[in-house]
Parts: sequence; structure tokens; C-alpha cells
Amino acid sequence: MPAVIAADRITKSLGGLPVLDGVSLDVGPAEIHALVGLNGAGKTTLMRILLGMPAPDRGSGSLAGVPVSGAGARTWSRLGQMLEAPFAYPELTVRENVYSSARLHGMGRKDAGSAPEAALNSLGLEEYAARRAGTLSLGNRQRLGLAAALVHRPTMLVLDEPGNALDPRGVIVLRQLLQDACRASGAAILVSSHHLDEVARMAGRISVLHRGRVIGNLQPGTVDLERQFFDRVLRADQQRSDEQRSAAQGPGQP
Ligand SMILES: Nc1ncnc2c1ncn2[C@@H]1O[C@H](COP(=O)(O)OP(=O)(O)OP(=O)(O)O)[C@@H](O)[C@H]1O
Repeated sequence: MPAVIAADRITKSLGGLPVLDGVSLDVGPAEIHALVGLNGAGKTTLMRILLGMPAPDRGSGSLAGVPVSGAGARTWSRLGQMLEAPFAYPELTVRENVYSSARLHGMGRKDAGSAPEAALNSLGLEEYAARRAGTLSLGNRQRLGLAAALVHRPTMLVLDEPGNALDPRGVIVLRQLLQDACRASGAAILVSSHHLDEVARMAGRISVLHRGRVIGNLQPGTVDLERQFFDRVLRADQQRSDEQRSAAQGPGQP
């Protein structure tokens, strides 16, 4: 099955420091692929590159088979996204924000006029529909970001820590929405998280990103994912320090 969202050997430095080092991964149709990693591992940077900003130094991303660097309105209209701080126009109401997202993703006036109700209901935001986005709590702003990402029923989703400000009920709702998007629209979903239990319940694949490299996968449904995660991280760090030591010793040293 061809990948819907793909990163091919993406390398990127920011502020003179390496952030991503040859990252490759893919997400197939009707698949949730989770990216887990410690703070600063490079998850957000990878997702930003897949969304077109910034460009990688080397390697490339593609969306529905189209290189990110050449993606046009048709490709972007099939994508839903939410990065760390969910974007919303603070002076617009919650409903107006979701409507704007629907229009920006290419929905016609009529469809975009009716679409926000379902998106707001599914995220439990009905009672806030007429509130200005700037007055929302952090968790409700995240719900609004998700409603805006999902309103146009995208076939590709890139979501950076979508559950980090949600209450326990919100986390369950999020999981159901993403699984529904997979089932109903065949969506390919790349999602990052710090919460191993949460991703294990929703993802079909889990990749571990550490110091800008994919260092392995975790199998959802297996026991003690936390321990498996730290085993991989410690092994990668050990390998890195061995490599650094032998590079410092130079050729010919034991
Ligand atoms: N604009 C920038 N200039 C310089 N360094 C940056 C910039 N943006 C990110 N970085 C660095 O790149 C590294 C990766 O950051 P990134 O936000 O991608 O990690 P992350 O895995 O999403 O972390 P977190 O889990 O904390 O959100 C960090 O060391 C960060 O300081």
C-alpha cells in the first residue's frame, strides 16, 4: 500500500545545531502512526517540515504522493493539522473559527455553513460555540484546534500532541475521533505524544524519535511500553557515546 504521509531521510539543523538526522517514516491509508520521544527529540520540527515550513536541509516529505515542496491547494485541502499551540483567531467565535477552517480547506459556503455544528458537537464544544476563541481555557482551545483540523473530513492528519491539554474525557473523545477518521474517511494520521498508554490505545504503529533519529518501534498492545521505550533510548545513547569515543580516539586506537 503506498504511503499517504511520508518522510524520506529528512535532515535539518536549526540555529546551527542538528535537530533531525535522516528521518524516514510513513503512514498508510486508514492508519494511525504515533511518534513518541523525549522533549526536544525533534517531533514538532519533523511535523512542521511535513507541513511545508521549514524546508528540510536534505531529504523530503510527501503528502498523498505529492512532494511537500510542490504541494498545491488540492493537497492542502485534504490535510488537517494541529501543531503544539493550536491556532485560532482570538476575536472570532468558536463557530466562526471552525467555519473559517472549513472554508480555508476548500469547502463551499453551504457545506462550510453546516459543518461546524457536527465538529463542535463531537468535541463537546456546543456550549462554547458563540464564545470568542480568545476567552477559552487551554483544553477547550485544544478542542477547538481539533474541531478546525477535522471539520473538512481530511484524509491526512498531522497532529502534534493533540491530547496534552485535554481532560480524561477529552482524551477518550480524541481517540474515538481519530479512530473514526481512520474508519470512515480512510485517513492517514501522524500523531505525536508523550503518553505511551494513550498512543498504545489508538495507534497501529509507534515510532521512537530520539535526538533527531528514529531509533526503533514499539509494538502497541505489548506489556511495559515505558520500559521498552527507555531501553531503546538508553541503548541509542550508549551507542552514540561509543561512537563519539571512538571518533575522538581516531583511527588505529583500540
Ligand atoms: N527555531 C529554532 N531555532 C533553534 N533551535 C530550535 C528551533 N526550533 C526547535 N529547535 C530545537 O530543535 C530541537 C527539537 O525541537 P522540537 O520542538 O522539534 O522537539 P519536540 O520533540 O517536539 O519536543 P517537545 O516534546 O518538547 O515538544 C530542540 O532542541 C529545540 O530546542
